[in-house]
Amino acid sequence: MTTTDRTQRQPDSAGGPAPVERQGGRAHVGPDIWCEDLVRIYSTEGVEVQALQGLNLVVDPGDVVALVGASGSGKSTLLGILSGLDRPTGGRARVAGVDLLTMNRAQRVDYQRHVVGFVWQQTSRNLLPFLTAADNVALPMVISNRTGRGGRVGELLELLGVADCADRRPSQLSGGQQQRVAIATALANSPAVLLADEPTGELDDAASEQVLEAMRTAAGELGTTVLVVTHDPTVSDHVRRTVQIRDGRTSTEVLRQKVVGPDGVERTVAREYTVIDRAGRIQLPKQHVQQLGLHDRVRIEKESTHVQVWPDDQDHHLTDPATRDGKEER
Ligand SMILES: Nc1ncnc2c1ncn2[C@@H]1O[C@H](COP(=O)(O)OP(=O)(O)OP(=O)(O)O)[C@@H](O)[C@H]1O
Repeated sequence: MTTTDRTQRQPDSAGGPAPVERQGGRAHVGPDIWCEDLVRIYSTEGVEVQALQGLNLVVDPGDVVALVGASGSGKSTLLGILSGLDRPTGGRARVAGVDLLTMNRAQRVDYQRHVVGFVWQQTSRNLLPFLTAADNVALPMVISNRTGRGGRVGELLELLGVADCADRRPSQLSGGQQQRVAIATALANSPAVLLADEPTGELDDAASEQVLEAMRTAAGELGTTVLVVTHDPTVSDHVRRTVQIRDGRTSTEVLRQKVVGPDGVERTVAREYTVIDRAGRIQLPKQHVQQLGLHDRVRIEKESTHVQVWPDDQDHHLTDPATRDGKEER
């Protein structure tokens, strides 16, 4: 992103993370994606659907995050808001320092041209069919009147592993090649954040693998933050963090870290976390709720390093907690 792009961003006036300078002359605001208590209610024919119900999400610059969740959980709704195509009903959201709730029309256009890049599931929706791959990648830069286009087109196609496709039209490319050219196009104006909605949804396993890997490589090389919505189970091999949405809220996260074992071998260790919001609310995993028969109310006990959640079970009340903890009812 150019310095000019960043100077058009709004100052941080609504609280939240403070602006800081990104190294290399790129202005930057704390996290690249910051959503707090985000709500989106759709009203159609008198029926209200609450697609996002107080969603919180923070993504740091350069992170590559997969967003997963059941159909109807709110993934596309969130991407629609983050891409500036839709407005939230409530809450706060900021992408690379831009307040998504207060943007006017001109700022929205600038935002979509320079701050975020977008890749859709349908390969045909990402590229203009009558332009070559190189011309598709160049187009956003032409619209933005950006100089040095030729060199950048070559660099991006090279980075995405499709340099040999430069002179071909989309119909002469495989689905995977089309998506990689689409990613190059989305990255053309150096957006801070790349958003992708099921970019591998129409691809076979091998092509999906190449697209996800190309996306990760490009993000790593360019320092782009990536949020990718996917049902693709292999995505976990390509991202450090997977965030699960359930009923319009972020519910669990899986973080992956590389650790070197005592035998000197490097392994990837994945650990699942449940998201806790500012009010201290957590969503218990569905299978725990079902298996333990948790409903209506539960009892919470604090230990020195953790809390325990107990079913509201009369027998349990009789045997616990006084005997177990040495606590007596007063
Ligand atoms: N334009 C709309 N008007 C009314 N309801 C909508 C609209 N768009 C989405 N919804 C509803 O909002 C909820 C969330 O939808 P959304 O498309 O965000 O889910 P999703 O997680 O992306 O699902 P999928 O994985 O099937 O794409 C669903 O109940 C959906 O029916």
